[in-house]
Amino acid sequence: SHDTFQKMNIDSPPASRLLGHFGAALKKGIFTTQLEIYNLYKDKKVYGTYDGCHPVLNIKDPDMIKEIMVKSFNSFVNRRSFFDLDPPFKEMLVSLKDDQWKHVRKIMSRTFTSGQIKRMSKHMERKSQQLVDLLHRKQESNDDDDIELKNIISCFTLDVIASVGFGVEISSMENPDNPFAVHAKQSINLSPLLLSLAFFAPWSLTLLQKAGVSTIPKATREYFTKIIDAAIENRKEEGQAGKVNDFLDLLINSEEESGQTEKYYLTRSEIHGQALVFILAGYDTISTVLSFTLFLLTVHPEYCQIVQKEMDEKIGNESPNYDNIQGLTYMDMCLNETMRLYPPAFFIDRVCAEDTTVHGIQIPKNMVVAFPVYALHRDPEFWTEPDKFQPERFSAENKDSHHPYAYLPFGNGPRNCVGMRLALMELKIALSYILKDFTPVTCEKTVYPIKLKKLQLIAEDGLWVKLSARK
Ligand code: HEM
Repeated sequence: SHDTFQKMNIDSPPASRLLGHFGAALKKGIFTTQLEIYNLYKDKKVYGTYDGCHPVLNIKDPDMIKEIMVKSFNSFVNRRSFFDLDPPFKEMLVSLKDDQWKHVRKIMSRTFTSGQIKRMSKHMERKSQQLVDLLHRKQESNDDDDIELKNIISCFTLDVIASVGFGVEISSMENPDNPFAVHAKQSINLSPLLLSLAFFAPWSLTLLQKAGVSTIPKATREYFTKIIDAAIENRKEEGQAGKVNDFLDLLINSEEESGQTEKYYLTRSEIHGQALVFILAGYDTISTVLSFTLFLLTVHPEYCQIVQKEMDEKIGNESPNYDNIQGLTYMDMCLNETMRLYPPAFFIDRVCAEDTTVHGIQIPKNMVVAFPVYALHRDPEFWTEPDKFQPERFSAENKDSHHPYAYLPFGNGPRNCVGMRLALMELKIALSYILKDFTPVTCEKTVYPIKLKKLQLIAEDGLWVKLSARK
């Protein structure tokens, strides 16, 4: 029944009996629905929605968001889990809970220090150079040089993940049916049927799982477990463990030796889980931000020119690398502005672990609280002309003019995105390689403004551009 918020004296728009507010999302799209509901409650700090029959307390007030994400973190450690995933997906940091989360998070944070990221950047440089070479070859061999950015960038991101996370060399652009690509796509494309069941009838998922039906196919789980184990054994045999400087190496260094009592080590199953994090947390996110940024620079050539001018001044004829991309502040501003308009995680949540009062609102144990990131990023109270792409919002002079908790592309607090710095490095290296050799320009197939698909952060008409080689 939909009376939870009425009892709590919290506003909530009328909900359909079976679907709650998910019905509107199915009809109008998840982004429009989030914005429309958010805008109904202009002067409120919170409002309620229902996913199917589950109440979700949405937080609009940035000070309250800060309180939940940071100050009262201990009462809001975990995320909601829709599925009871099978190992090794169950062991991923994203889905871990309480003490096991704390343990693995500590180790994962050690693998994302600046020194480690710098070492991993070599792999990103190599893969970015391969991408640019391929784009040149494509141009030389093909009359039709229109490019759909999301498609091509997704292949690149996948090649990076295969290399850095699994020690596997692939080229998905030339060979899209390689088993790594097929299984990786399989793991992020949960079937719409399962998603709907998770929303409306979570009990049915439990039954299905008891009957042996899994959210991610068994063959996919076995494939990843096998290639990770093979890579680890290979490196150990060849004395290469710890010398390749990729993410897998860092995990191998954290592996628990039998008999060890140190709390700083991971079990083999936890290692499998963290390698998979790259696919589930780092694949679609990076390819979305990279392709949308390139596209927004295409339709706003004046900003693209500034980025390229800055690159010419700060990188010159050198190849882009970890050190020389640090000074590309205008590129940072463009990436930030893309993630404001198109945040890959457009909705973040936490589960309340015990009855807690936040800013005078009593939140009961087990209630899901959510931060409507997409709508916060377009709230005119925090952003002037919120629908416009204006990188200057993030300049040194302007960046303090928005509330820090009204901008959450990587979340915030102890449970924020652990891969943030790695992601920003990969985005800047790839963008620098591409924009050093090419200027993206519009073509006949370019459609702008972008119309998003109903349930995914994907441009309905694609992100079509032409790449013009720079002299
Ligand atoms: C542009 C790219 C990315 C974006 C926009 C992004 C965004 C996010 C967001 C919003 C969260 C939730 C934060 C919260 O709940 O407060 C998150 C969590 C996480 N992200 Fe990312 N992410 C990106 C790339 C990556 C990459 C490349 C990796 C790993 C290699 C990664 C690993 C993770 C992990 C492990 C978590 C869960 C952290 C935890 O539960 O402790 N992300 N990310």
